Amino acid sequence: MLFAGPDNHLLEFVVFQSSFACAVLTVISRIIKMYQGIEDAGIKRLWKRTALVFAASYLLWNIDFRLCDVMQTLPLGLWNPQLHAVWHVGAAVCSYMSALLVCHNRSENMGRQPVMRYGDDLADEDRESRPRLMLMGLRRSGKSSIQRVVFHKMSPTETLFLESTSKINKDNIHSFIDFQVWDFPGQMDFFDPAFDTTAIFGEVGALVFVIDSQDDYMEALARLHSTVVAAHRVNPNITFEVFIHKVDGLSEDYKIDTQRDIQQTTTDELADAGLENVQLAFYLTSIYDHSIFEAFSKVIQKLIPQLPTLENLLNILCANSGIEKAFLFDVISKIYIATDSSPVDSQSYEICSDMIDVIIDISSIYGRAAIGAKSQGYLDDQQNAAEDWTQQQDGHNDDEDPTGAQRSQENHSQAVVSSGSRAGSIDNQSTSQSGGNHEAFSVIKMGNGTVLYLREVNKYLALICLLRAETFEKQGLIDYNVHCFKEAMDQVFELKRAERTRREMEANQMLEQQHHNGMYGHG
Ligand SMILES: Nc1nc2c(ncn2[C@@H]2O[C@H](COP(=O)(O)OP(=O)(O)OP(=O)(O)O)[C@@H](O)[C@H]2O)c(=O)[nH]1
Ligand SMILES: [Zn+2]
Repeated sequence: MLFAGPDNHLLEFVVFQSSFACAVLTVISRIIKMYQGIEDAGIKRLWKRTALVFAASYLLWNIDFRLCDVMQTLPLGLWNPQLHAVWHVGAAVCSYMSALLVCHNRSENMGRQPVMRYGDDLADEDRESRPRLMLMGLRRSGKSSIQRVVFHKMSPTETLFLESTSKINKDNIHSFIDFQVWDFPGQMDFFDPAFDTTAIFGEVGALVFVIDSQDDYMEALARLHSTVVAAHRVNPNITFEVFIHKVDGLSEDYKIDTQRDIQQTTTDELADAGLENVQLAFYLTSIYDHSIFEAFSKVIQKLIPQLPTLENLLNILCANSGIEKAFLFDVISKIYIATDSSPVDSQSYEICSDMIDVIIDISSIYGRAAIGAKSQGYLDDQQNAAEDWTQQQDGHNDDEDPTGAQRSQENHSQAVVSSGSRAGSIDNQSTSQSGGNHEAFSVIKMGNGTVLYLREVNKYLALICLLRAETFEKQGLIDYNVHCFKEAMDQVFELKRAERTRREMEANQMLEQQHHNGMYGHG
């Protein structure tokens, strides 16, 4: 029957319709696939609006087509609204938007930093001048695991199920300082001309190169070398950090040997390339212990402009209060952003970071229970953690439910006691209380005569001090000094915030003058 028509009208119809349908379905399925990979909420919103406009236009086209007679004889002498023309305009808008969004997606995948602006709505906030930290290294070296464990509280064993990264994964960290972590796919090829080295390395603060020490690392070293050479050429200010990773499987001796070998080979090679003045810092890391947090602490500290001020403040605090060691911790990631200038030994770092775990566990279990929170999924992400930390304070001050608050107080000491028996070194004289002034405060006395003293500094930061029990007898003095320290800290960060707001306003004004809408490529 298909071939029966006198001039093959039916065949033509079927061939046209089916090939058209195939094309449409392909486009739709590819767009859906791309859409699923988009993380930016603003871009997603744009896609949704585009789809909506398309659906509406299509509806109007159908009305015009099917109800043509009605449209031509509208009551009350109304004119035909010419919905077919409206459909054309709508379809044009959608084509334009889709092309733009596909371009955006493509250039983002290539590592450029495109920004979409429409009206006053800033769809993509990535391009702020916040410090950027890049994770690079061969495939399966552990980059994504590091990022998840440090910044998203993933448990190390869960990383076994991480899939290989296929595109640059940008992670905005909102904490005491806002910064970005970029997780690169291992198989990325910088020498591909599509890979824009200027855009990638131009604004980087630190480049973290991850080497799998359990594997043969010759290829990794070659890649490290070429990365350093390429990045240094574009931006001589990058700090290079080499994580000799997965050392949990290595013996103590072997660790040292590996580090020496890697350090020697890289510096020799760089010297041969005429780059002897490029400084690389080496760290032995593993996600199964504190080493990864400690290494990240040191990396991040280099990105904090106020570091000398903070160190100074901590030095003064320690000297005046007889404190042996003081850390300023970012509560959410458990990296310390500053410490006094006495040497850091891993043990004191570990015990302080464990203390944060204890406090956060307690506050997320009992602190939230006291204010009747429902969710157990605490610490899922940064925001939640920050909320927990602050909700805890609210919980302490909640006097609407005195029994609940009391219960939470009792449970506090119980929980600390049980965690003490696990650690074996904390005896049960722990106290946990809220200072009358809205802030988390906790003291743990340990069997060996050391006292751990924690006080919240602000939403993100906690001060943890290690001191001798004798010194702690003068708790009033310490409390007072810590109070002064907090005030000084507030000033440091307040100044910075004011400065940033001013800069942002200036930058916005400039951008507004440069363009009104459409795509604005960067780099
Ligand atoms: N033993 C051990 N294994 C680790 C460590 N860190 C990561 N791994 C494991 O290494 C494997 C690869 O980790 P990924 O984080 O996916 O590696 P990646 O570098 O992001 O890989 P690509 O995305 O392919 O570039 C996972 O199975 C992790 O569990 C570590 O410190 N010690
Ligand atoms: Zn990855």
